[in-house]
Amino acid sequence: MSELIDYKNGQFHIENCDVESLIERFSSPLYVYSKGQILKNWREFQQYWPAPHKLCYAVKANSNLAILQLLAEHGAGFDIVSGGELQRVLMAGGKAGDVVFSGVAKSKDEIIMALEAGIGCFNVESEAELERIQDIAAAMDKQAPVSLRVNPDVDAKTHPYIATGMKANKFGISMSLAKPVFLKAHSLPNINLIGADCHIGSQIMTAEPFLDAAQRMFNLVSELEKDGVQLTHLDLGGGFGVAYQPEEPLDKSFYLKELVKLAENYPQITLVLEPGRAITADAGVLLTTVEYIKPSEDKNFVLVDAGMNDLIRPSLYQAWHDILPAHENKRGGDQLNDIVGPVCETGDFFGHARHLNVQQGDVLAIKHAGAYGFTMASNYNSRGRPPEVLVSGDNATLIRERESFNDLVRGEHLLHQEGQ
Ligand SMILES: Cc1ncc(COP(=O)(O)O)c(C=O)c1O
Ligand SMILES: N[C@@H](CCCC[NH3+])C(=O)O
Repeated sequence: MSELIDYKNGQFHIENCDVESLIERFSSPLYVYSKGQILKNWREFQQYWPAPHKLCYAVKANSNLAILQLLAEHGAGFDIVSGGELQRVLMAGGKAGDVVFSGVAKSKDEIIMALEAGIGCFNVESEAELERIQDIAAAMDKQAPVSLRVNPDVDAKTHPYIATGMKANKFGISMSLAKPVFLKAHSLPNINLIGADCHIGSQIMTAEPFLDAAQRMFNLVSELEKDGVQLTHLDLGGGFGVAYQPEEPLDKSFYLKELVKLAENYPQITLVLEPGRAITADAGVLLTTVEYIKPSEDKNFVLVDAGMNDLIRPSLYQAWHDILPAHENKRGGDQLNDIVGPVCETGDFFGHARHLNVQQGDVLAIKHAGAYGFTMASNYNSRGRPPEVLVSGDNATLIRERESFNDLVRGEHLLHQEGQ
């Protein structure tokens, strides 16, 4: 467990702020992130990743402007998947030249926006997309820096919804079909083919599938060289798993050192990685308050004020998140509890059969909610999304306000005003 997010004197703290005081100040439910933990995670990557190799934080994991700004100030590049994410990065002070643009279905407008901004690289996922980028770049009289995303057909041994590097998945160009597309990209006048990329999935807990994919990608670099195509950029994506429950963590330092070693045989190649979850997941918690306790025959339902609209991972992937009471002495016990939300769906739960001894009004912390938490939140059931707070030591800063009813209906139109 991170010592920055833990119990101190029996009270659950994010750095030096206890969660009950945070709820009193900012209300419930509430996302809270530890600045210290984000930077610790970021520096761990930097430590094993010598220049000129690059790190592009995957914005989709947590795209709050303050967090992007923090990472930009610490030298981050960014992996984006939409025009919206590009605008966030630029607004937060990220450099367009340090941006790689992933995504299977980039629209014309997104491509124009990215070319205008001068992004570092398009991670192109199909021949059709390559042709579209060529046409748009030609019309704008620009050169588009391009890497081709290859699907290396590696089993990442993760949840099927978040595996991306197997033949059956929609991502990238099949390895067996890739060579002619590289040759085509090499020949197109407004395409500057700089590299290749892959991303085999998310929440991967061992180094083997990563190294397997990396070896396949380096082999591709060698083969293309024989065909007269010299790549200088190899992006191996993100996917670094975090230990949501007590389990053997991914040995990141081993994987990063092995990659750097592999790259020594390819001095022309700059490596890129796109970590998302590994930077922000364990730096964030979702705080929620118990509204009611409802006994049933064999367990209690603990009805809390956060719902699947705020954190969808348990409902979507049956993901396990630790749930801790604000007071350490309420952990454990014999009572079994299902921690469930107010949304009208049976799948609206955060945890089943948890041992807790809690009461109405108690605050709970749902851990590892800093990645794919707020960014996947929705307004389902017309619920405003929670505020976000960044804690550093004793200081807690509001980095996003709670959504109001007016935020929810902004842009909607009645058919006519009452009485008209
Ligand atoms: C292309 C790409 N890069 C990076 C990431 C970030 O992945 P993770 O948060 O697992 O590091 C993803 C998401 O899986 C992705 O699709
Ligand atoms: N959203 C997923 C991971 C998918 C990452 C995006 N390619 C999660 O919450 O674990």
